Amino acid sequence: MKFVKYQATGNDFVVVNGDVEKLNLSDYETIKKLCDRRFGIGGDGFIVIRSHSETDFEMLYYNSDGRPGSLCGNGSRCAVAFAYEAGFFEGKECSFMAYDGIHRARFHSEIGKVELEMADISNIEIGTQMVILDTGSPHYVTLVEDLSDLDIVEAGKAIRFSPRFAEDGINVNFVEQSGENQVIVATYERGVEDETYSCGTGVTASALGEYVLSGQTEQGQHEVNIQTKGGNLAVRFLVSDGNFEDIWLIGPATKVFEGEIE
Ligand SMILES: N[C@@H](CCC[C@H](N)C(=O)O)C(=O)O
Repeated sequence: MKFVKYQATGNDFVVVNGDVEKLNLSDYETIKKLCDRRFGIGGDGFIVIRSHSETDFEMLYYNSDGRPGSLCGNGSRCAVAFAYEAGFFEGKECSFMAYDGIHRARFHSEIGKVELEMADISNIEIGTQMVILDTGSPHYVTLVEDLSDLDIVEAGKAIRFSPRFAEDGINVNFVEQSGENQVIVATYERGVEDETYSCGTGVTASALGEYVLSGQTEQGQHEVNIQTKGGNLAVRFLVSDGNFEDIWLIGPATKVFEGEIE
């Protein structure tokens, strides 16, 4: 099987062309092993790109535990870069089918940057110092004073495995405000069951969550710059009648190496 390893702000994936390779996608043990950093190629997830009748391609996403995941934002940006290289589309713009429906994206191949359109969000659960929302994957977002004071894995696990979320799981984001329209985000990911260097659906949820939790009400266009362990991302969104629309996740996606395994 031929594969390409990609990373997007340190969130890394094994990507395979499903039109070319023969794959047993219900063999979760093999997918888990491919993602294993000692016994396999290593990655936070496994991605299959294949043809689709309505869009330029389809992306299937598996977490590193080998099981099908929901939308992966960083994985989607890697998928766009891979699909361009593999000839699934030409030019800058593409559309693709993912877990939560059709997405549009723009690939700036000269600088390796991908802009990914996310689904509109109108439903946010607001609790004490935290929000829960679905940006294609379910996310819990909470503000913290100082990220360096926090054990992300311990604190993330405590929420992810709490009685409410234990069965289906949830991704947990800790957000520190670092300036005007600037935040630092650390994410504990379900399905990886660890902190990852960055999570695309997580930083999107964090940008919207920070808007809500900091009591902002200003309508119109917003842009938040986000620092993660693996690098910087931006999230642009429009606030209209309390809904979040025209949401874009923007950042780099880079090929690391390619190879072939038995
Ligand atoms: N790393 C991803 C998130 C992947 C989804 C998640 N772990 C799940 O299945 O809940 C991202 O960049 O969005």
